[in-house]
Amino acid sequence: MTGVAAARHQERDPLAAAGVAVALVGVHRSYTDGQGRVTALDGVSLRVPRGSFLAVMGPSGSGKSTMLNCACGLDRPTSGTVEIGGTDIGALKEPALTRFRRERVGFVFQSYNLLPTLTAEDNITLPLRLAGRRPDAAWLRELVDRVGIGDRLGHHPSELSGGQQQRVAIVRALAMTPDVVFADEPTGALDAEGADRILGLLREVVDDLGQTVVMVTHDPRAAARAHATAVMAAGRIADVHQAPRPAELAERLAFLGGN
Ligand SMILES: Nc1ncnc2c1ncn2[C@@H]1O[C@H](COP(=O)(O)OP(=O)(O)OP(=O)(O)O)[C@@H](O)[C@H]1O
Repeated sequence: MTGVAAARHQERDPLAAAGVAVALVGVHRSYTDGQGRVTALDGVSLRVPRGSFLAVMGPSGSGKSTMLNCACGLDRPTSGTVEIGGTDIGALKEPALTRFRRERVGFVFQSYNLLPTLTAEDNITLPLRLAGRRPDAAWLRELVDRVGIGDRLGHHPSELSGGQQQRVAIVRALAMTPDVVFADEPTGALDAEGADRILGLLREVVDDLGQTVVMVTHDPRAAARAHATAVMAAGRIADVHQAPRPAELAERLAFLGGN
């Protein structure tokens, strides 16, 4: 977007003007299963500023995955709105929503989800090629250098350690300069040292490169690496902790009924 186009866009959209990457307003999501209606989200409102790192914690069944799925457009709320980068994604029908997600949202999962037959480099550039976009060589070089996989780009996933595969997945998620990266338990499959490195990297891409990350985690130490942690309980945001200590989060989670 040119500077003029961006300014016009921001005039139209106060959230984009305020630098909000993701906004959920009054999001409800309920499911009907064999036993009746289950309320997974019961009125979630949340704003994630651009260039910030938000962790999401909460007891099992509190609605974290449902919230993440609604926030990224993989699931649709029963009511309420979700905006990403100023776009109301509820107004997008398929296949526009799929295209939007592919181009404006990055994902990092616990299982790295790399294609085994492609090299690290081809895995990284695949989403760009699918979107018909030419890779921004300078941005990719910055990312690759930052995460330290420059000498691994020609390798296949099976030739990389878990930590290296996760670093490739992070570069892939950021390659499109998305409005936001959603990370679901990104360190769940790593040892403590590997996890620490990945969390440090996520924090760096936010602090140094201005990216936005929303991460679901069960680990208070992981959450404490974010700028803020939203704690969910019974389908709502119970509270948001700014720069919390791990012990503070562990105590809060224990109070809410374990993790
Ligand atoms: N497709 C579905 N059909 C019926 N109920 C669902 C469905 N998805 C989620 N739920 C219910 O919604 C509630 C929230 O689930 P969700 O998976 O979002 O919680 P969570 O906090 O991510 O849990 P966990 O930490 O165990 O992964 C739970 O009661 C769950 O059983």
